[in-house]
Amino acid sequence: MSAAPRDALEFPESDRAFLEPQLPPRDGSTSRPDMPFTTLTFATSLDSSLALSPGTRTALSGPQSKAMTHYLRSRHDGILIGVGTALADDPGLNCRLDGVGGYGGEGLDCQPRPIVIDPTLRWDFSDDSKLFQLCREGRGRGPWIVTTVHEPPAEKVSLLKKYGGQFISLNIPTSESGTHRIDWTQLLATLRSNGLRSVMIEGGGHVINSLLEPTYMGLIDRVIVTIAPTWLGQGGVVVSPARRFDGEGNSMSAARLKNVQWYPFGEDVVLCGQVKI
Ligand SMILES: NC(=O)C1=CN([C@@H]2O[C@H](COP(=O)(O)OP(=O)(O)OC[C@H]3O[C@@H](n4cnc5c(N)ncnc54)[C@H](OP(=O)(O)O)[C@@H]3O)[C@@H](O)[C@H]2O)C=CC1
Ligand SMILES: Nc1nc(O)c(N)c(N[C@@H]2O[C@H](COP(=O)(O)O)[C@@H](O)[C@H]2O)n1
Repeated sequence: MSAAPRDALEFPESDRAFLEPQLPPRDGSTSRPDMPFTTLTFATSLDSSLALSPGTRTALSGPQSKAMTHYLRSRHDGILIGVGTALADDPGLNCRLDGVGGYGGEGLDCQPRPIVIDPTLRWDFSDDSKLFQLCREGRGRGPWIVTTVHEPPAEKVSLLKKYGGQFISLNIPTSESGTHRIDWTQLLATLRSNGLRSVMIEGGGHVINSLLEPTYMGLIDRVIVTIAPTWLGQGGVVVSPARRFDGEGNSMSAARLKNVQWYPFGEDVVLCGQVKI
């Protein structure tokens, strides 16, 4: 057991009960055996922004909801982001709750596997990247990087390997605009076949908007959103999936939640629900 660092987060037992029905079952079971339990979770402003502008990191969660997010991290096998988030945030993507591995607990107990979607290997990670610093300190796992590149550079392969990570190569089609569109069904099935029973998808904007498209929204088991009492203003990274139309061509809402529950956490509120199909 390692000593818990002074910055370890606390998420009180009294706050855990409400979340339990929203979380992956502790026995690892899923409604679809070939798919992981999939949670979409992020923090947003009142004007649906994840960050002040593309390429910047913006703290939205207050201390209590941040601790909740880390509790979610402790309850999922994997935590997934897009390359835009990796570039903007240099994230840690570990769990910093008191009592988990590296924070007073054994080994890497309850540390999720970071997964980065990086179709063309834009993320120029190095030993100095936050994720790898945490690996060296025994406080996080090496990432899996999902890419279209079938032969990634040898030095990146060995760097990842050194930290227990890997590249996962998938065929990801390129759209007319030059960006890539992962097939979420294929990706999630691949993560399941690599042993992950649960995955939380944190963002950023492109990833969330894509996952909320009609083709993919049925893959989401739960949505857990922290809403912070602030407007970030125009120009932010916005969660706003493409508009949908009914059979007569009338516009309708892009997606809606059912079985909704709200919980206040300090100045924030946390919204939990299931996507209404
Ligand atoms: N408040 C919060 O909770 C969170 C905030 N953020 C913030 O979000 C911002 C980053 O968001 P954003 O710039 O939108 O980048 P993303 O993290 O959403 O990454 C987008 C990139 O992922 C790749 N990709 C592959 N397949 C898909 C697909 N099907 N759908 C979407 N992307 C795909 C593309 O790479 P390529 O272009 O190479 O093809 C795309 O450009 C940062 O500022 C970060 O701080 C992020 C997470 C949570
Ligand atoms: N829950 C939450 N609240 C915020 O205010 C945020 N900005 C984010 N961002 C997500 O968390 C990642 C950073 O994680 P580390 O603290 O570096 O481990 C970031 O990359 C986003 O995915 N989340």
